Amino acid sequence: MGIRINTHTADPQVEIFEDRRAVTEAIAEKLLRVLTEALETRTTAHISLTGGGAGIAVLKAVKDLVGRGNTSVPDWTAVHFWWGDERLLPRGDAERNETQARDALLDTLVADHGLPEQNIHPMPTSEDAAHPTAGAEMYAQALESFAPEGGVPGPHGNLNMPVFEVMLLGVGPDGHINSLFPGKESLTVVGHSTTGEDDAPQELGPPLRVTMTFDSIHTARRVWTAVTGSDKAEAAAQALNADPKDVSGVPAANARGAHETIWHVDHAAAEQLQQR
Ligand SMILES: O=C1O[C@H](COP(=O)(O)O)[C@@H](O)[C@H](O)[C@H]1O
Repeated sequence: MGIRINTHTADPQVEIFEDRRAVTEAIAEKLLRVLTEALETRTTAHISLTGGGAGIAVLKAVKDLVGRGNTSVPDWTAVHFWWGDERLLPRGDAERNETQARDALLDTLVADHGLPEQNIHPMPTSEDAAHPTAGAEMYAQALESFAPEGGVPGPHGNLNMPVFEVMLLGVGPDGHINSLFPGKESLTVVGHSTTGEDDAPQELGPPLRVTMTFDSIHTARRVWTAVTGSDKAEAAAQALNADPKDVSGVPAANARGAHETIWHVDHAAAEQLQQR
C-alpha cells in the first residue's frame, strides 16, 4: 500500500517544550489568538478537535485561560467546533471524544461564554448510525452544509466542507492520527472528507470509528499536533523521518496543513528526534 506524503502542503516545523503542560498551554494561547484574528476578516471560524490525552489537555488549558479572563478571546458565537475522529458509541459515553471535550471545555463555553449549542458538531453516535460507513456519510453531509461555494481545494479535487483555521491532532504510539491507523484501507480513501473504520486496533480502544481522511486534513489552514510522553518518541521520530513515497506505516507523517504544520512535542516525546 503506497501512501505518499502530500507535498503540496506545508512541511512540518517542530517546537519542543518542557512537558505536556507547556505544550498544551502554548497551543491554547495560540488557538485563542488565531481564532480571534481569523474573525477580524471572516464571519465564522472552524476548528477540528481531536481526542486522546494531549488533545483533551489542550481543551482544559483553553478553559483555564478563558476562565482567568485576562486574555483576548474570540466571539464564541462565530466559532464552530468539529471533530477529526470519533468512536461510534452511545451519546454521552465516557470514551467518546465529544463527551470528553464537552467536559473539558465546551460545556463551559456554552454555559458561561455564549457559545451556541448548534455550533458544536459532534460526529454521529451509535444511536445515529449503525455502522461507521453510515456515520461517515452523515458527517460528510454535516460538513457539506458549511462548505463555501464550490468547495475547498483538496489534493484530489474539491471537498465540500468548511475550511478549518486549525486542525488539532494527537499522535498515537503506533503513529495514528485521527482514526487513521497504520496499514488500514482508510488511509487510501481520496476525494471524500470522511470515512469509516470498523477494525481499530483493540489495544487502542473501541473498534468502530468515524474519521476525517488525509484529504480533509490537507485542506486545513493549520495542522497542529500535540505529542507528549516517551511512548510517543518512536512514532514522532518515524513520522518526521518517513519516506515521502510510503507513509502507510506511520500515518502521522502525513499530518500536514495547507499553510502550516507544527508539531508541538515535549522533551519526552522528542527523545529520538535528534536523528532528523
Ligand atoms: O484514538 C485516538 O487516539 C489519538 C491519540 O490519542 P493519545 O491519547 O495517544 O494522545 C487521538 O488523537 C484520537 O482522537 C483518538 O480517537
